[in-house]
Amino acid sequence: MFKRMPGDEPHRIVSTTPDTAVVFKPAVVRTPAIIALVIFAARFVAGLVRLIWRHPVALAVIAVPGALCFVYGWRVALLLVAPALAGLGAWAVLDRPTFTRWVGWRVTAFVRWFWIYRRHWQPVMTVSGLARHIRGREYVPRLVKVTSDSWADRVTVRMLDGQAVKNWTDRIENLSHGFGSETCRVSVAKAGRLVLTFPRRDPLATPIPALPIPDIPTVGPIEIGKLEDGSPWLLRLHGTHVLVAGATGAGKGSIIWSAVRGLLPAMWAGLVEIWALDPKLMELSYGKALFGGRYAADPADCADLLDEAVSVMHKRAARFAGVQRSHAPTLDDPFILVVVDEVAFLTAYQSDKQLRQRISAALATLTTQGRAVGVGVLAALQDPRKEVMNIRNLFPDKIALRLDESEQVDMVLGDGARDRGALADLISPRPERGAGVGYVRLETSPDPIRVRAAYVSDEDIRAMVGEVR
Ligand SMILES: Nc1ncnc2c1ncn2[C@@H]1O[C@H](COP(=O)(O)OP(=O)(O)OP(=O)(O)O)[C@@H](O)[C@H]1O
Repeated sequence: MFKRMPGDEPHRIVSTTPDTAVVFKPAVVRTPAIIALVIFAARFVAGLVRLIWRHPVALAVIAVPGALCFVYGWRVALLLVAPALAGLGAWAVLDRPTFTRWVGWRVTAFVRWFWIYRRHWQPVMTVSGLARHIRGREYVPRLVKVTSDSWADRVTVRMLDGQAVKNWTDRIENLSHGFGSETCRVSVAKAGRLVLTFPRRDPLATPIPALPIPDIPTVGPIEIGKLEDGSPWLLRLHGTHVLVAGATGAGKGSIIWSAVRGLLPAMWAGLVEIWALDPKLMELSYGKALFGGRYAADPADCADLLDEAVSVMHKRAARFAGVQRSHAPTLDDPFILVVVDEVAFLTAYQSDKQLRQRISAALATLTTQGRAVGVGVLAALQDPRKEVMNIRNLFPDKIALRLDESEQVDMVLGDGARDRGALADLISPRPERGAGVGYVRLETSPDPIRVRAAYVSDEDIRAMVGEVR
């Protein structure tokens, strides 16, 4: 029985059952064949022009030999193409970086555009719910272009009108599995356009050995390990504060020790001092000799050391007032990095309330006023909940290593970080695969970056201590 519909709707109903929605027959406008053919031809030409415009090098590499073969036969084509191939081969051998930049990655991008993204685009968009059916017509987001480099493919997408970035970030699993990648990162290129990053390989899959100690004293940025594209991960410590959160065994120690290692020449030159707070009596005690007496493990001693740092900070602020607005490390005013391992031992799990309040106040003072006068804090903790670490928002730069729960990711990196691809709760608990792997969110960028810290072993720490002695 048809439902009674208002106006002239009922005559367009083509099917209906009691338990499904009413389906309407779309209005059909009869178009003359010639117009349809002209539209198809225009679309084909536009598509061809777009293809040539987007992939000129890849098309030339593939189409020119094919055309020569077709026109002159394979012998002549081979004769003509051989010198060009020899030239390309020589280019690849003699100057690999420029060859890969101009030819290699363009051909890769074209092949992947054709074979992976173009081929699977419509099914993936439809199944993941990013395409829309409206009045019998299917609207699919447009695949604008694909670029490739040694690490990943970057797919530029034109969203459907009315779509939000969240529609895409909610479907990163559908997208990554749909296009055969382990992960997918979504970033905004401009209004209405997104860039989806699909890594093809993982340079962070194996542990990175301790990096060499720098030859030149530097206060940073310090090389800590690798970024997900295989390039060096440089972490700024001077002029900021860094919070590292990670479950037990996530590799927090490797970030702390890589930072200490990178600052070592500057420490020897007197431009940096590291003040170490080690309430667990584990991580930093190993390299106690490196900290020149500025080491505390007992909570009361930690509070004293923090108060001393606050006092240095105030004295500097008084001296700098009206004279300089930022700090440059000198022998008189070195950069002081206060390193706190498992800060929650001092701020949340400390039973002495007075001590706890003193420590929390000192840390809050340092993190709000210290960076302009050359006092920075590098703190590590396991549990990022607000009850445990109520000053976590005072740290401009944050690193999330492996975390136990997905909600903790946004607690550390800020709202929306997990949606943007910071899957810190999915990092492998196997140390060789996941220790030291994490996501960084810098003050200057909303997009989290995947990183892995180099592993500074006990041997390496012993060697560093030996060098100091
Ligand atoms: N960057 C790394 N690369 C490879 N393996 C690592 C790395 N960092 C740590 N590991 C391995 O993981 C183990 C645990 O690391 P670590 O003790 O530093 O973690 P943690 O986060 O400090 O843990 P906890 O909070 O329990 O002290 C180490 O014994 C080491 O074998």
